[in-house]
Amino acid sequence: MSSHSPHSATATPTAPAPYGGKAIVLVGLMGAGKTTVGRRLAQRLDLPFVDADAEVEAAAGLTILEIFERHGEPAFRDGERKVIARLLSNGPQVLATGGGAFMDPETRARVAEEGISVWLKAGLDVLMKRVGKRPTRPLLKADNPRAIMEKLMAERNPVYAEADIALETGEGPHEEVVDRLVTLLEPYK
Ligand SMILES: Nc1ncnc2c1ncn2[C@@H]1O[C@H](COP(=O)(O)OP(=O)(O)O)[C@@H](O)[C@H]1O
Ligand SMILES: O=C(O)C1=C[C@@H](OP(=O)(O)O)[C@@H](O)[C@H](O)C1
Ligand SMILES: [Mg+2]
Repeated sequence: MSSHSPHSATATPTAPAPYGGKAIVLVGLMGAGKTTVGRRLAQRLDLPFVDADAEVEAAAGLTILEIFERHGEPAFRDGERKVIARLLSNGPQVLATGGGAFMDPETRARVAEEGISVWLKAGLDVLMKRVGKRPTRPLLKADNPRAIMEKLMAERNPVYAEADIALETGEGPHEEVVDRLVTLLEPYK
């Protein structure tokens, strides 16, 4: 008598889904590197990459700036919440959120359930230098963007701190952040 179960000859062995089938979800302030580090991390891990802002733009047929100007921030937040809920159901992937997304309690609960959250951190000077490169962020279209960023840091950092993993980024290159992140993600594999 065979020691195998009757189905063992025909069953196709399936590799376990990476990261327990969860999405790796990048959170943190504008300029933290969620979009650009996220894309590189996905390449490294051979996972799909998706950026929530880009998905919101595609769904609306408008840029983030246009959505804020024409429909206001609350409408953007509604769209963002729906888009992220949809994306999270897609399983293993790297998902870069927009900086405000994790402030939404529903989104935080979904990310806790379906994702591994990573807070990309950086100091005020570094963030300001990075966001200065492109004028695409409506919240910083103001007389004193530095003061706004400082206020957002005070409001949001305690919430970002709920993420599973926190990683400080500085003047170093993207790939250095990716290297460290791959190591920090090892236990979740
Ligand atoms: N670790 C890093 N090293 C160098 N430049 C970075 C790093 N992280 C982000 N940047 C740069 O900062 C800018 C903002 O990055 P981005 O990924 O769009 O941030 P986020 O999506 O978090 O707002 C981009 O020009 C990006 O190339
Ligand atoms: O912090 C925020 O509230 C926002 C961050 C932006 O994304 P990035 O964090 O990728 O810049 C974008 O979603 C929107 O401008 C609002
Ligand atoms: Mg981004």
